[in-house]
Amino acid sequence: MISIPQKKKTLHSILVGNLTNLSIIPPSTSTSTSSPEDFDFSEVFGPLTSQHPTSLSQDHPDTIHSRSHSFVGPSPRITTPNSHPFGGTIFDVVENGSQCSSDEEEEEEEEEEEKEEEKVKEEEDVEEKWKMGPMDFDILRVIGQGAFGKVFQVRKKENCNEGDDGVFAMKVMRKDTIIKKNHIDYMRAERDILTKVVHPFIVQLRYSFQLAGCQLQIGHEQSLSG
Ligand SMILES: Nc1ncnc2c1ncn2[C@@H]1O[C@H](COP(=O)(O)OP(=O)(O)OP(=O)(O)O)[C@@H](O)[C@H]1O
Repeated sequence: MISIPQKKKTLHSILVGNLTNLSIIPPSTSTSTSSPEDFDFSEVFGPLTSQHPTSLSQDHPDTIHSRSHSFVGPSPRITTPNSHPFGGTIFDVVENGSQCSSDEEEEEEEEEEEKEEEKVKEEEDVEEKWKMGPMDFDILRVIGQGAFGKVFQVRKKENCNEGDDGVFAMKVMRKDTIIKKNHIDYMRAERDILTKVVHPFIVQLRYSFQLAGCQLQIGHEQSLSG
């Protein structure tokens, strides 16, 4: 009776002996009886000899490369123009793509131009406002009284547009009252909003000045009769 450790030892020594006898037979000395047809993958990788008339060996790197790139394997990076499956060429796709981006670029340019024009217009408006002053208006009469000051009907002295009588409403607010009532932010917000909003029911602020501790805001006079 052989004990289990002894049995293991015997099996191990047999295994070691077999592995030691193992050797890799080089291709030239191979005695394999397999015919070359067994390894002929010409249906998959293309004919062997037709692509290599120079009779390179089957194991030659050029042969392997060429065969592996004949029908299968990675697609070539550059295709011929007519081989594009969608009728056009790969270059058309690129061109169309670039055309798309150029269209987008044109739109962007147009948008930028529009923005630029708006900016210039705003700057012109600001310049006009800077050129203007309270002295450019004649005070006609008082038309109202608000929490922060009086509202006067005024007329612009010069540069009235045709069809425009140049009559405006000028709101004069005392700065110290605004500060005392802690309404600075409110006033600023009102000024910014009224400058930008264009609506038939909202008086657009056209000019804004500061004079002798007063904030002057001028917009078109609205008549209640319409
Ligand atoms: N553009 C205008 N055209 C004609 N009248 C105006 C114009 N702006 C103001 N008024 C008159 O002046 C009055 C006072 O206006 P103001 O804007 O100073 O105060 P308010 O808006 O009435 O209230 P608050 O002082 O709380 O803002 C108005 O009630 C109105 O009669």
